[in-house]
Amino acid sequence: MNMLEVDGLGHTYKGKDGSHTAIDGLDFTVGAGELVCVVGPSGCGKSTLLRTIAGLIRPSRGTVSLHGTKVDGVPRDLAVVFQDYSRSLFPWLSVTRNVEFPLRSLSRTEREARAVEALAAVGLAAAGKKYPWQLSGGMQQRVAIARALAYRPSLLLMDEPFASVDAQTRFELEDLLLRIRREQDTTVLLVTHDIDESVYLGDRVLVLSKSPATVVAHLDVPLGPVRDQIGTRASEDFVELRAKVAGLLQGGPVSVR
Ligand SMILES: Nc1ncnc2c1ncn2[C@@H]1O[C@H](COP(=O)(O)OP(=O)(O)OP(=O)(O)O)[C@@H](O)[C@H]1O
Repeated sequence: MNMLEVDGLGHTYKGKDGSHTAIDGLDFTVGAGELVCVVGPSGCGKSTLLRTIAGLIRPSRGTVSLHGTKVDGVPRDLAVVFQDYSRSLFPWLSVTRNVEFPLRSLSRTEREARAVEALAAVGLAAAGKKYPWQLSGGMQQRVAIARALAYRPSLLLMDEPFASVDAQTRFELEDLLLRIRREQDTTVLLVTHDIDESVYLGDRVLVLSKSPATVVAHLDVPLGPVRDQIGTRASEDFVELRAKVAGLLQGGPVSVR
């Protein structure tokens, strides 16, 4: 069964100055355990799409279903990692308490066990007692990822999660995400405006058009589950796909898998 089904999804913002259609007629699915990247031009409606899937916006048209159930409000088994880690972590809580925060309904023992496991998975086993402001940007984003993982969501939504860190940290976090999803079989929908990142991370890449966003292509990424920053990015398949995505983003010929 598909973990996520987006069917005829469209949203029009209505305001005093008129209306604006941000996304329109979006159709796609994400299978259990898949990592799908969504790439599109700036302002095309990527955040609107994620907010709609997260149940934060009620769409004007179409439906979103999470493992067969129509999304109507914020689904319980979904976690989101945003670009801006400094605003998503609570500065007055320790790293461990930040990771445990969404787990309040669980027993204390279970909360602690999950936080220890998730912090170890992101390489921060020793940082639990620190506060977010004592960590580098990359480490803070690791905490945000650990918090999402500890929640064990059916679907992990990531909105430009590595856009606010330096290039070296970005590569490390990309590889961290690939390792975690291999180990934990997490289903991920990741939005980025970075073409290389979408090909490096994705099992599939969905290319969106300019606003109002529609899906112009679904591309399979034949790079296998284990990738490396130097070899993979230099491979023929990678170079060919990134050129294809770049062409599609510039309004080139539509090439559907
Ligand atoms: N609350 C809102 N009310 C009215 N218009 C909005 C609202 N939120 C977004 N928009 C408009 O919808 C369009 C899509 O915005 P959205 O933020 O979804 O795009 P995006 O692809 O995520 O942008 P970026 O690449 O800059 O992050 C934009 O033209 C934006 O101005």
